[in-house]
Amino acid sequence: MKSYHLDRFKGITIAMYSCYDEQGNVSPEAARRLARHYADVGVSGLYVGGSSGEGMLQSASERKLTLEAAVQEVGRELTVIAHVGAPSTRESIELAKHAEEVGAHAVSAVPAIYYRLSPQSVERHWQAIIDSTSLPFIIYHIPQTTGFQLSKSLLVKMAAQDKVIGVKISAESTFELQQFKAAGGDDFLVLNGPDEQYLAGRSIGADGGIGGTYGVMPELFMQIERCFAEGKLEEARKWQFTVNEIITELLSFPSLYGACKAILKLRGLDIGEPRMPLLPVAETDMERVRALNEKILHYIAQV
Ligand SMILES: CC(=O)N[C@H](C=O)[C@@H](O)[C@H](O)[C@H](O)CO
Ligand SMILES: CC(=O)C(=O)O
Repeated sequence: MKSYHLDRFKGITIAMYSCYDEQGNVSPEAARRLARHYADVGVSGLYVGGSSGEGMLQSASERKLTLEAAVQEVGRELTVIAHVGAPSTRESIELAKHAEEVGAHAVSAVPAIYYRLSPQSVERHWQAIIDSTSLPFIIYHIPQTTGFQLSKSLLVKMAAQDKVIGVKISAESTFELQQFKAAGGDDFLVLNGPDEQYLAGRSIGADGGIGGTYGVMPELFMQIERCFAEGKLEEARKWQFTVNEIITELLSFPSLYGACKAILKLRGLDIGEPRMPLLPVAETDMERVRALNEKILHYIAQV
């Protein structure tokens, strides 16, 4: 058994969006407002500085500012996971140590990006991050962006350590998710990545989920989770279908995060635009964003 308390990592964990001011600088105030909003909705946790958080587009000091703001605002109410993946192991370690200092509850990392890495290299990278703090560690497996295929054997080797409490799997194969769950054992968390498959992931073994579209409709994912937990599978499926209709529309914009941020802005939560090369919503697309926001709010009102 792991010596860490794992329940706090289950449920709906929001992959938090980047928060900038009008000049495009990281805004700790906006990060606090956004984190507060999610705590008030009642989600389980926040995943800070991942894909949705644009960690890879920010300097280490900007990432630290954002994490500090989130932990200070909601760290006593929510589980805060710091994504510390970076191009170099050295920078990831710096971020992991900082995450521990400021009180994050876990660290997580993708394999180092850009270079094509051998499994040995990724293992050493993760191990160096794990060894740098006493926090639990969650592997982030997202082969479609990193190009790294995590093998079951490396997963098993990593999961054997007390500190490695789980994997966030963003690969789209629910079979792979199930295989990781079986390989990791009962006290190893598997967290669903693809939001479109939240229910499928949960049904086949995921303990919860971390997602990038949760941030514009946390209530709907909490509803799927509630229905699933109560065994109401028909109803859970209905909500998953609703969510998937929304995600399909979100993905039709030039950038997913641009669309999500524009939606939050319409609701009075201005967290800035995505950072280039990710694109904001074009003025000509704003009508479509407004309609989508209305649609999401309409469904949320039915929960
Ligand atoms: C590839 C990717 O970024 N996956 C995200 C996290 O796992 C998801 O949350 C997606 O953003 C979401 O499922 C929309 O496709
Ligand atoms: C999408 C997601 O889970 C992330 O931001 O890393």
